[in-house]
Amino acid sequence: MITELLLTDFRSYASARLETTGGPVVLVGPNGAGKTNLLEAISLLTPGRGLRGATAQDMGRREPGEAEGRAWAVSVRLDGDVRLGTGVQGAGAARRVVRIDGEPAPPGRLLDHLRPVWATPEQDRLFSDARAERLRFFDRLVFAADPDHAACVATYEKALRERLRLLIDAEDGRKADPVWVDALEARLADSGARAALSRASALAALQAEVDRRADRPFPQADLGLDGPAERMAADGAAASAIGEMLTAGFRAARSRDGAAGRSLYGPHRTDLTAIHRAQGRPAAEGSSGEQKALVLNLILAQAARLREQAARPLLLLDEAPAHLDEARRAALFDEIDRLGLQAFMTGTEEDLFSALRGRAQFVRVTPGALQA
Ligand SMILES: Nc1ncnc2c1ncn2[C@@H]1O[C@H](COP(=O)(O)OP(=O)(O)OP(=O)(O)O)[C@@H](O)[C@H]1O
Repeated sequence: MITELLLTDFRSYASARLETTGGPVVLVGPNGAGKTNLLEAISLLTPGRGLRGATAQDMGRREPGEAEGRAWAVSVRLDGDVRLGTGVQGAGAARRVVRIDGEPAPPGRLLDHLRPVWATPEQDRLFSDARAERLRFFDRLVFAADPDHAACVATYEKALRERLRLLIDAEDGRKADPVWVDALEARLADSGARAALSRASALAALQAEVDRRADRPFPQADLGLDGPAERMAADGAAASAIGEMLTAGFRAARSRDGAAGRSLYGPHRTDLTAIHRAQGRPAAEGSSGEQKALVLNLILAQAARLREQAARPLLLLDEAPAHLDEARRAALFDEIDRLGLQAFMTGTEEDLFSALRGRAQFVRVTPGALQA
């Protein structure tokens, strides 16, 4: 639980400080005031690029006319007095560093203290978006509960890029070393099989949470992973069997991948599917409000799952109530209460949060400043 947040030269904030009490925090302010910037700052207290997927260079505050962002820092105090911090050390620096209690630490260690989960307006079209976006969204859910998953996906993606380079070279008449291609495909099969197993077990756990929530006014989804490796994993296959299947698949795809200049086979092509249960239709056909409610239900299921693992979830909801009808809005707030979650929520109108009066801390956000 965050008890204090400090921002220095982060996006639109020269310097800002917010003390929180542990319950929900409602950030209200006009467009462009800096509400999302604040959520983004908190989302950097976990490995990765945060809720905007931005680079560290973009995050440093720039005055009009300045070409380069300044050195910036975000830090929070948690209950128990632990301090987590992140930022870059020089103007325009690309690599953000992490500190825990003032000492440099690998980013993965942040997960020992906090697991932020977020919902953003961009996810309103998650199910009609590009497949890769959806898989990235799902992989983040997997990763929050199973931190090894990120390293596994990173190993896979690196080997995939190297293999493709060799195959394109071979297509251009330069001889690719077949032993090296074999070695990369062995690495792809191994990391791909492990990733598929993690995804399949995360999907089963999320589906169980979603099913347990039948009494809420959120639409329920029947989730699936559309990819041969994940299907084998869901059917109980061992990593070695999935790896063998992938090895054969990569080998068979070599010349096609080289000719296309793209990796057309493998678990990076897996899709997250969702059927709107009550309607019996793919979620992609739903309105953006319905997709939003469906995604929020997944996020809440995820928070509940993390909570069960004592993994300290924290909810970041950017403009979540804006597209929800009143019943769903009330259900969202009740759920946050019920799970005892610290949630940071943004909106342009205070009225959207009126049901939270007395239960939440309201903060007015004006450009560059916060006021309790
Ligand atoms: N690196 C930066 N330096 C200075 N200002 C920045 C930087 N990056 C973004 N901003 C400013 O932050 C503001 C946007 O803030 P933010 O996206 O948090 O707004 P918001 O309150 O969420 O608005 P909305 O309600 O429209 O979503 C813009 O005015 C933008 O110019």
